Amino acid sequence: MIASFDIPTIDVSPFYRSEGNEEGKKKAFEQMKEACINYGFFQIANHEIPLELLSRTMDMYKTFFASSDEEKLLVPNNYFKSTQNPAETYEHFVFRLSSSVVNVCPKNPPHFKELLEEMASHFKKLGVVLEGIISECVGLPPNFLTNYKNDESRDTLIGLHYFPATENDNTGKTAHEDPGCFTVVYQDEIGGLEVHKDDQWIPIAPSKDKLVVNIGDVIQVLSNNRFKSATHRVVRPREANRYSCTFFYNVQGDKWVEPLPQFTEEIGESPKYRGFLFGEYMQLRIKNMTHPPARPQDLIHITHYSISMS
Ligand SMILES: O=C(O)CCC(=O)C(=O)O
Ligand SMILES: [Fe+2]
Repeated sequence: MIASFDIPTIDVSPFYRSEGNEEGKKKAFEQMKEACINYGFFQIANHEIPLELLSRTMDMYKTFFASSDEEKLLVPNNYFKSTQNPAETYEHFVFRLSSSVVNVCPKNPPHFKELLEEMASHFKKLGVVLEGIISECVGLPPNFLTNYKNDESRDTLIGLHYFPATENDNTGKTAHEDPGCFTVVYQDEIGGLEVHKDDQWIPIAPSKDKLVVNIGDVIQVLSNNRFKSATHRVVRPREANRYSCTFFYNVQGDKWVEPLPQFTEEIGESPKYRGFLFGEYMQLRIKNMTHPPARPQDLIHITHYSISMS
């Protein structure tokens, strides 16, 4: 049975003005706190990323994915995952903020690099706004996450193309949690993104002017499980190609991740996770590719990655 339910939508416009609208901010904090505790997912409205830019970026990705694999592979410094493996259900184009060059392959639309950079700079600004709201609504100082994150080199903008489902398989992305701080997703009108809640898969209705945000493992660990890194997946429709654009807000590889004292010793609770380096956790997930990605608590069972508790 499909639940008739939609994830909460939060109006973030009050946070783009330095002053005023305290009521609007208070409402957003309350909604977001509830959403992060219960679902780990929410949508944002009035986010100030121009819709025209989002739509131009999606068109650019469509053009890119329509070019031949040979042409796609001419793009260096990025990881293009091609369709050669028949088991693949999607292909993606990765633009890591630390990569300095994106070369243009023959069929790419003009201004490819400029468009990606413009898009990334908007996502960065949005990230600072979201970091402030998330910090405050979990009870941390407003600049906590921005100071903690402190580096954008692992932040990544990814364009995704999902192939139409076959008769036997509609998997787009299997159930997983995102490893970083949080992720922002813009999906096209096809839909297909689903969040797992109370043993049900809840489809997230596509919306032209809203962005979907999901909390990642880092925030789940920092908050000692207060905020959920939601399990989600993508299902593919039969008749249509699906495109989405995602921005992953990560931390750098040598960032130490462990439950903060505010959510453990200061309130008399024991930590639910061991500390780990973010880079090691990412390595572990890459190695684990044939299995559902390991949750942070799984690290406890892997001696090499776990840090003994004194
Ligand atoms: O394509 C989407 O809508 C979401 C993709 C996703 O969950 C991911 O890449 O981690
Ligand atoms: Fe994801």
